[in-house]
Amino acid sequence: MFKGICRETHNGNMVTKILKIPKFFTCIRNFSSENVLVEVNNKTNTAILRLSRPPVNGLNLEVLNEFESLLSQLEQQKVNGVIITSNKEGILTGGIDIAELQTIDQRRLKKYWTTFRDTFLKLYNTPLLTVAVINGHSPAGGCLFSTACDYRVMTRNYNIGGNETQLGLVAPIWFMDRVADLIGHRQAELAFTQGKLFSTDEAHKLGLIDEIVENTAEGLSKAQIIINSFANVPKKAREISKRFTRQQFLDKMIRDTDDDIRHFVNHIGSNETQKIIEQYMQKLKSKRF
Ligand SMILES: CCCCCCCCCCC/C=C/C(=O)SCCNC(=O)CCNC(=O)[C@H](O)C(C)(C)COP(=O)(O)OP(=O)(O)OC[C@H]1O[C@@H](n2cnc3c(N)ncnc32)[C@H](O)[C@@H]1OP(=O)(O)O
Repeated sequence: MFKGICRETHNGNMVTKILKIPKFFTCIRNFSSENVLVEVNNKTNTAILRLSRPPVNGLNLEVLNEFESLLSQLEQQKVNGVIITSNKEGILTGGIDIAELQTIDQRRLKKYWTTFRDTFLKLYNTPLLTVAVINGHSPAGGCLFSTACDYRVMTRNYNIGGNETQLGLVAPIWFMDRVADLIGHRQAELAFTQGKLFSTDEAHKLGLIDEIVENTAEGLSKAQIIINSFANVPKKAREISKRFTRQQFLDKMIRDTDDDIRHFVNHIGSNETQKIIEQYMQKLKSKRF
């Protein structure tokens, strides 16, 4: 018997059911965490990770820890590919949960940023094939995490990009570097100095995303096609090639760890930035944009 977790909504409440599934009949392995739903299709051996933290899949410490740990489990299970998407059509993630930034406690900020970086690095550095199905808005942290994947498809009429500058914050240099890898230095310079959010079409034209799809279902099947297209590529050679193409970025990010964490703690932990964050939260809540 397999034990599976099934989450359903009844009268607006999320209900978690433990299912007992005979191994013989199972086509899905399911080991969801609190905020990330996971299913592995036994036939394709592909995992789908769905961010599931209402209201906007904000990236708090718990989500990041769960995500990192699930990726480690999937590496151990040697799945053929991982598809990352949202359980809520319309929002991949609202980025960092701003509540995590509303503190001047240096130890907490350091812990958060270390976890944030480690989770990004885990995704960026995994030997597994990863495809982001961006089925909704993906500002700031959401854009950053999708750039760590090997391939990105996105549904129409949503926004993606690093909007930190618009909020009065400064995005980390490695986010800028990663976006520059995809769209070129000049376009990244314009994007980050303006805090630009791109529409799906604009992001596609620039190369920030690889393909446009009409809806989540098409995104998931496109992602599976991408994963299948690697089926005949020798696995070890693909993994080493991935590592080599990413090594330079990785080395720089790891070399700059201390500086990056210090900058984050000083920047976010300053009274001036705290005021900016507070004002932004108020605007967000009253929808005054
Ligand atoms: C000097 C050198 C420095 C170097 C290093 C420094 C590094 C600094 C790093 C800082 C990097 C920051 C990265 C980030 O990710 S910051 C977060 C950026 N995200 C956003 O700006 C997104 C904001 N949200 C939205 O635009 C919309 O909410 C969204 C499009 C995602 C969804 O819209 P929708 O209309 O569907 O939903 P609502 O706007 O009504 O939101 C629902 C509730 O959720 C709250 N909310 C939304 N986003 C966040 C968030 N990111 N964190 C916390 N809460 C969020 C929103 O207020 C609503 O709450 P209420 O229902 O209570 O009103």
